[in-house]
Amino acid sequence: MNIASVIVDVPSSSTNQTFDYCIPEQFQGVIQKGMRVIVPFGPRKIMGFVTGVKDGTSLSKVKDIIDVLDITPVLTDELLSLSRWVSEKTLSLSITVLQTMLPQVLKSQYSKDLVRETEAELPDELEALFASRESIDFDEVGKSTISYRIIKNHIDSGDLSVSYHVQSRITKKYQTMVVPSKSPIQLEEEIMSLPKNASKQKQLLTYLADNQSEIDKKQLLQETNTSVQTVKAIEEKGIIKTYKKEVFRDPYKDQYIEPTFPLNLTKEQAQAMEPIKYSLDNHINETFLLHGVTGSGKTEIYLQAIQQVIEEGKEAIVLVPEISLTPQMVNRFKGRFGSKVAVMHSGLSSGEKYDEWRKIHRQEVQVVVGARSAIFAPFENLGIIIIDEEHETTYKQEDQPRYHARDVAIERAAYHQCPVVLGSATPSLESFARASKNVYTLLTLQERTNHQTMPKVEIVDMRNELHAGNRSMFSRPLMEQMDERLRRGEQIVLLLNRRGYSTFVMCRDCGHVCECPHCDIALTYHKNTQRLKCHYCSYEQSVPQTCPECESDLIRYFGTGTQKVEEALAKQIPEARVIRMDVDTTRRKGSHEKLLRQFSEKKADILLGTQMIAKGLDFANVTLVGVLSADSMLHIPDFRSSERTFQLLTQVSGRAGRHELPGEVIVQTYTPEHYSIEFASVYDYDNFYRKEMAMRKAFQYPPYVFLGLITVAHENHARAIQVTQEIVQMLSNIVEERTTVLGPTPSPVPRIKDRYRYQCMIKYKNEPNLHEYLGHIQDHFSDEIRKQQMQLTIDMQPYYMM
Ligand SMILES: Nc1ncnc2c1ncn2[C@@H]1O[C@H](COP(=O)(O)OP(=O)(O)OP(=O)(O)O)[C@@H](O)[C@H]1O
Ligand SMILES: [Zn+2]
Ligand SMILES: [Zn+2]
Repeated sequence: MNIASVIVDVPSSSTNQTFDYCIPEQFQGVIQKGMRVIVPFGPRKIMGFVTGVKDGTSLSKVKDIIDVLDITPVLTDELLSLSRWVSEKTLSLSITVLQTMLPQVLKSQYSKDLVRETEAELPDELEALFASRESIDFDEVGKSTISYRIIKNHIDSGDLSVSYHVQSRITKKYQTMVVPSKSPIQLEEEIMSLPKNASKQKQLLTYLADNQSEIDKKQLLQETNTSVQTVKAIEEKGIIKTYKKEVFRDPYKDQYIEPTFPLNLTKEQAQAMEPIKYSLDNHINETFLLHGVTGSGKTEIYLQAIQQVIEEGKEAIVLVPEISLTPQMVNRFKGRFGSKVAVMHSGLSSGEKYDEWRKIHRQEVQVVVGARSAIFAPFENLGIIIIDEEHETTYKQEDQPRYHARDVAIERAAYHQCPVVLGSATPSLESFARASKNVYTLLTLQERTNHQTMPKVEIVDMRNELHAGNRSMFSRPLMEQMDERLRRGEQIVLLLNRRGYSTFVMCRDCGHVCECPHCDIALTYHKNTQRLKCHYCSYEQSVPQTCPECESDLIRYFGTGTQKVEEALAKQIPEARVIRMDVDTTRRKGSHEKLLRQFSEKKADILLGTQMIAKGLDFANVTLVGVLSADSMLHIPDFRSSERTFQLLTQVSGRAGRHELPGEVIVQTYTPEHYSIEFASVYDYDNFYRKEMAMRKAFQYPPYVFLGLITVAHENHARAIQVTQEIVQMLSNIVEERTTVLGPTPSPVPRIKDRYRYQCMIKYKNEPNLHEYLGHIQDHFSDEIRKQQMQLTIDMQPYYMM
């Protein structure tokens, strides 16, 4: 008797374990570890993952597996054990982790049907719904006015029953292929024997005789100018056969990508390459931190390391931040490795993502370039993992499971005994600290490959501008430089380090700000729709004509969004052609690429945007970068705000003067003396690192300590504080002496969706049992959580203190 251990698709703490199911006769030897199955669970049928198959005598209680969804396992043994590691580290449910590892379409959807069991008469409205059907979707019942009590009565009496279905969301795409079933000579004979008026058939057969191979039916019809009937007619004569062939959606198929070849490495690059190569040659599991200034040729090092991995028949994962997954970046990998590359990012449709995933699963590719979740690519023979821009916070998932791709990378590399390369011009403090302690191996590139000096950075003190009577958002030096570029036909990048819609509405008389009624946050003004919206709960309202507080009609819009800058540019430099890039203009699929293409084709003089333009772009004609407000990130109450400011300024400066033309950078600020602005302007990472480390030490923040953030969100305000207080108490009693437990403190946004939010923060150096303690806390409050009165989120090594 074979018993399967199954993790079921019921995300709750009470079902966070494996359940035993019998493998019925017909599935013996078919069902394996790592496959998805359908199992009965209470009254429902649900999807589950098989995590093990064992021999055993079944207790009579064990139910049978109903069906199996996969032909081959979708999760390898390695990924199954990795999932256990991730759920332990992030205190997440096993099912949530397993589903995170797979493309969206492999998650099942469930439907609930109401089934008619007897001939008994039902209330009129139900009779009308059923009409002549045996079963109806429960959704339809929900939309009607029929009360659940009536339905329940009929269920109890056995006239109706409820049944659950699992619907697979898999969408495979097929194309119809046409194959001649005869030789060319036989085809010629067939053509001769056709009646005179069958000219279409003749055309088609001639084409097939000339191109003796299978062909897509659609293409055949097009090229021979024939119709479906013609194909059908000759198929019936047995001259050709048609069959359906599965096709992979390839989002890049219509693009020609110029092939590239390995460059001769510069001396610095060669020096950095050597230890990586050594580690590859000897299958050493080692983590490298490649610290190279922007334009120093880090990508070429990645490419050549991957080349070696491919030649050894192994595989490579390359992670890049979502934002950098521009065609420019993707093309560099496709240009070198062609069809060996799969690409995974949020810009793909779910079908496309599934197809890219399957290329990896079927071992048709050896490289994946992707965003965070590509770290779970089902490769079985990994030779290297590369994380570009390793300091980027997008590598940390903000939702369950709250994993960091860097940690997962290091865990996978240990399993595969292969190196990890973390690359950045501005390494995270955590990584650089590890490199300083030789936990990681530090590799440094100090020069740009073209030996251009780094662009000169000028800091402009905006207070002086105000004093001199300049109230515009562009300083005098920036205006002068922009004019100059426009005259010379060169291009400009303007960074506004804020989202386009951060405008809020305030009364000038009493200072009243329009806030969301459900969250403690100002509503933001959307110019396109002329409405006020909440970012947290999507509440919407129109803009009030008069102040709701004092009835004044002096309503004003505050905040400088990209839209406002765009308007100011139009006013002050009307001749400049501007492309604006922010969340609003890049929402539609492909718009990001389109805007960048237009800019590279010099259809605009100025590229104005948010963070999304700071990274990875490489335009030869950009000689001026302007940062409109370097301080806006500094004032975010977050211990990483200086680090982020330094990183952003360095990154955006790196966009200028990457080719022959030298570049310049202008940074506008109200705090020119701040060390992150000062050190960024002279590209001094080492001194920034030293200064920032001293701050982190003084205030006890990472990398000196680890953090755990627990957030309680409760519908009852007093209870929110009480629960958090209890948690603080429970932890304080149990942790080591030098560990600090802080709280209860209101969250930065103290109320979201009518729930009050309080936090407890743990700062620790060594707490080997912390995950266990936190697990107990989750259990302790499981009642309230299950009743959905409260949410408890635990974020280990948090990036956003929300
Ligand atoms: N050995 C080399 N010889 C000549 N050119 C090179 C060499 N290595 C890289 N380059 C070129 O130098 C430019 C910068 O390199 P690359 O983009 O790889 O740098 P990077 O360090 O990844 O930069 P960033 O961090 O700004 O993205 C590219 O145009 C690249 O083709
Ligand atoms: Zn007012
Ligand atoms: Zn809200």
